[in-house]
Amino acid sequence: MENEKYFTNKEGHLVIGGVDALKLALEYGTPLVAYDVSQIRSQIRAFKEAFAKRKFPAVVSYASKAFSAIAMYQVVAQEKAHIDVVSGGELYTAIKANFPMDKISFHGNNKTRAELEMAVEHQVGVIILDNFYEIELLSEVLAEQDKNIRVMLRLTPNVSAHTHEYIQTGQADSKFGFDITTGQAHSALKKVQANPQMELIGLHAHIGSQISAVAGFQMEVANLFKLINQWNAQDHYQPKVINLGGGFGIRYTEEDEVLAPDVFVGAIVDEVKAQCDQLNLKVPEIWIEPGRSIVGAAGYSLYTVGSRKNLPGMTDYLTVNGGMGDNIRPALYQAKYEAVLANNPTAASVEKVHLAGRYCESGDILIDEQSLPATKPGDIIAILKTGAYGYSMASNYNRVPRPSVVFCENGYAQIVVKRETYDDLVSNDCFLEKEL
Ligand SMILES: Cc1ncc(COP(=O)(O)O)c(C=O)c1O
Ligand SMILES: N[C@@H](CCCC[NH3+])C(=O)O
Repeated sequence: MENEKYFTNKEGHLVIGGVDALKLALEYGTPLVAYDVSQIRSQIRAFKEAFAKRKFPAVVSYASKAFSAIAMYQVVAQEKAHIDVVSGGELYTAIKANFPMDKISFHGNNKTRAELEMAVEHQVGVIILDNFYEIELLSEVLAEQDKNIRVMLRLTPNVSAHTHEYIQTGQADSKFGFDITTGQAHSALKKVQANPQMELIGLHAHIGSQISAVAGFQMEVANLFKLINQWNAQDHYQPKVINLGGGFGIRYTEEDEVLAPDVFVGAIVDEVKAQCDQLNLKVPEIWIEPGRSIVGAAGYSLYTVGSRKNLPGMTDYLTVNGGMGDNIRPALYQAKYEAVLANNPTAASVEKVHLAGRYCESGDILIDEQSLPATKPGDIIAILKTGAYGYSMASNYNRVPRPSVVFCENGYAQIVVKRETYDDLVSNDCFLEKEL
């Protein structure tokens, strides 16, 4: 059975990728992050299909900071999509996954020389240049290695959260990218054009994350084209590609508005065509970088119920065996989620609890007000839609090992990231050899 949020089987248990969530908890232990891989695939396909049906040349590049693992890169490769990486670690993981290097975009606002060397050595598809320091560093690396590389310029598109309620990254004072209002972007263009080892394939911008309206993307496109029009007039430069970043929102709870990939893509394509028509410019290829919208809804966090603190006249605390170490988002962004009891997600609720984590922080509350049926220690609770920026932002706070990650599809489950052990936790520790 399916409702909008989850599937159940004939026993009435939560099902993830065709696998009973209770069986997953029993076999792999909790906390456990379980992905329904077919949901990941269908989101990638939905974005690709939205461009294909409009016959618009496009690239869908999964923003892998949302969840990075060898198996995840394998799935993206199977779906013939690109990825973006933001660190040597993500790039290394992609190399280990045999991900096609020419389908990688390398991002970051402070890439190190070693990371740039690695990217050039492996000939990643494109390095997305963020600042002047990086242009210099990359020039040196290219000269040393005697290699060429494709680049894009990341621009700050000047779409501000003061006018739209977004998580900001595209406003003029953002730490990311070259500012377009002060002429910095134009100097960057000149520097890159002057370097024969860099092939400038296009321009990049990203306005923020968890966006649930098309207006910000339309404004981003309009602002980019204003600039392209100027650069075309002054420098005869027109980009082959415009990369509009990610940020497509998902529905975590009933409060969230959500738009289908097709709606976002439709609005973007229409705006790009309209701008090109109006300004008489060549139509570029569009690249997008969805992260959250690819993996967010596909991920479930399974926890075991432990202690309870009853507070007469107040809301009780029900504590699970995970928390901010495997999902920092509630503590960091006051992010909201919904949970269900895995053995009976549709059971009528009898109370509201603070669903608390096990970490030594008062702020470690996974869900502030969660309606639940009666629960007892040992029950399995599933928090829904934790697939983006959950495991990827996990930590070892309190020296709690990170959970394992399991991929489920067509009724089969496979561990894709092993649970950390206590030995893993101390594996990089060194004994103090002598008194300091
Ligand atoms: C450059 C860039 N691209 C893509 C993304 C992915 O964003 P989201 O996960 O919101 O789609 C981010 C993160 O916000 C980003 O900074
Ligand atoms: N980590 C953030 C999103 C950041 C996107 C990275 N540019 C979140 O969980 O919502």
